[in-house]
Amino acid sequence: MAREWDESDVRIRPNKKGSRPRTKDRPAHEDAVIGRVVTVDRGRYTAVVGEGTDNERVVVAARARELRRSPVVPGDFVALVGDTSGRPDTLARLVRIEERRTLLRRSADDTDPVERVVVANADQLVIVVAAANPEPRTGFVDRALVAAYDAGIHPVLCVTKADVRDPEPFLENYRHLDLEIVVSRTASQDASGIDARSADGLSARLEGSPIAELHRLLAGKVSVVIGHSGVGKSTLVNALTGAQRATGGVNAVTGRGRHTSSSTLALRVDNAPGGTWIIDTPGIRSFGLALVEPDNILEAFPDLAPASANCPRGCTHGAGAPGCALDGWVAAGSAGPAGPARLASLRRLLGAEDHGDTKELGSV
Ligand SMILES: Nc1nc2c(ncn2[C@@H]2O[C@H](COP(=O)(O)OP(=O)(O)OP(=O)(O)O)[C@@H](O)[C@H]2O)c(=O)[nH]1
Ligand SMILES: [Zn+2]
Repeated sequence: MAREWDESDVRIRPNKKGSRPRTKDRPAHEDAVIGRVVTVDRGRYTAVVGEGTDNERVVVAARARELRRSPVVPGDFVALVGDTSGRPDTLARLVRIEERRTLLRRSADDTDPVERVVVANADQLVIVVAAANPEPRTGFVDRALVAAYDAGIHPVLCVTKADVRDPEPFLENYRHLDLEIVVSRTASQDASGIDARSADGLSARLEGSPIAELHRLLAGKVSVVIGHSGVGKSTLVNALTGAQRATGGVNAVTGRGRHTSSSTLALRVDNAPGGTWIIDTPGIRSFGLALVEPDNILEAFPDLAPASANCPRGCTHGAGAPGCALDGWVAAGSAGPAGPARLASLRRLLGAEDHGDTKELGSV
């Protein structure tokens, strides 16, 4: 049964043990070609083969019997055999999943400990919030930052709709961190801009320079975009990929039209070097952190983490934790003006995963 994803479903985890499926007698498949999976739809895997070569093509494949239980997701590199010509109405066989560098997963539901893989091999996580409408939330950003750092995925913060409200008061929480921040807005009437279509079918004209900055940050990387509904995610993604989609080829094949609006889809960034992909995750809005070590949550707050060296052994860093050095650190101004808000956010995240039993935290 399909189920809507919700905020607590997703987390990014590094691939610590490797996720190559265990197949006892995996055939050699020496004739296999490698493809990058761009989308998955009803048991059909769409992959780009020969990327960047004269023989680049889109191959649709079905999983081989021995892989029936192994999830294959956008971003995966897979070995394909059989008819890999990519001609219309051909179907290749997907016989192997290459080892993954990073993994984005979600649990099937809140009580099910089984995690499902959502995106593989992402380099970067673009966290999108709107300056207003909907209201930006530090909790969402901090959660996503924790998940990204924990997985070894580079985070970028993108604030949209700066034409509606000045995002700087919100950004005070992040300006002091070593974090790339892109501020996007609609172009004023006379300024040059980039036309893009939003999810509601309306077109918006975005200012060119933030899109250029995003182009620079995305170049050569695979980036996952995440954000709440209505923040302007599809407007941004379309501004970055629009021309490619319109001109046919790979992106026409993988265009949203063929898929349900909730399917995760890898799109090639327009006018970008080879290997530049953006993965849109319409159904995923935030991350559960249940499996992130508390120490790793703290490390995602580099403005606070150093203080924990002076905490008692096993300090939970929770509000009222005896002798917790974070309070003094913030009171002394060591975490800057945003210190109190940052500490409150850290404590919310630590507490959110604290289901009754106390989490022990060593010092950093
Ligand atoms: N004022 C203003 N409006 C924007 C901006 N970016 C997008 N919008 C508008 O905000 C609305 C939502 O944008 P979408 O791109 O559809 O948002 P989304 O995040 O993809 O939404 P879902 O598809 O529901 O997840 C649309 O009406 C856009 O035209 C912006 O920078 N400024
Ligand atoms: Zn402490």
